[in-house]
Amino acid sequence: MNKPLRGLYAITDSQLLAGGRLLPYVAAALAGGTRLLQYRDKSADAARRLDEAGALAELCARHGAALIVNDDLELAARLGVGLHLGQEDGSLAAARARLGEAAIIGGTCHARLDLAERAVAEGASYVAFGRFFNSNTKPGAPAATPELLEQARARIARPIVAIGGVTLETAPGLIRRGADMVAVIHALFAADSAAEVERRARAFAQLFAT
Ligand SMILES: Cc1ncc(COP(=O)(O)OP(=O)(O)O)c(N)n1
Ligand SMILES: Cc1ncsc1CCOP(=O)(O)O
Ligand SMILES: [Mg+2]
Repeated sequence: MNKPLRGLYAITDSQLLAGGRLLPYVAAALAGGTRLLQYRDKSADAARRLDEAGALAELCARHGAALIVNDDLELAARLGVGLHLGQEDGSLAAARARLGEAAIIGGTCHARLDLAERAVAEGASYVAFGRFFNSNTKPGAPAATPELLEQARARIARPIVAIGGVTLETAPGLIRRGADMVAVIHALFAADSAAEVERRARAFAQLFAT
């Protein structure tokens, strides 16, 4: 059964999750209530990427969460999971045609409602705006203001994801303004233990409880 796209959207980071931390930290994030997980790995090691994404797909299935692969349509198709595409990553319409109606496919819209409208027309399941705050992971991403979320809410008939510098302190304002999901890397995974990741994930998830 399809679950609504609402809640914590965790994104992996190859540096933060190096040294054997990928699976235990992701398992902890899922135990804490992560609803969507994105596998974001920019390396060219296709075999490792397939192994890791396959292991994450199993973990997600165990926790009733959905896996999204960043950038890589072929890997998403091979595993039968979702996909996130940026503006330079290929066509959302082609991804929809390849992955089918049931797949979760998201598109980066930076701070632009016109990009979001186009993403919806091309078949996106959700639209992602941001970065909203200073981002440790992607400091150069185009900046968006939280007010954009209110405008998007009024115009875009798809779940809205907010990304970029999202922390336990900044997330509530984004959710209040209309974000259905917050996508988080650093504030979730830059942690000294899996137990701390689980505690943070639970706190993010709790923000959506009302
Ligand atoms: C949920 C979510 N939103 C935005 C992005 C950024 O995608 P993109 O602009 O393609 O940049 P990279 O992540 O590929 O560096 C994302 N990955 N996830
Ligand atoms: C991939 C991406 N796109 C816009 S900001 C960002 C990084 C988000 O990471 P963090 O939560 O560490 O700011
Ligand atoms: Mg991309």
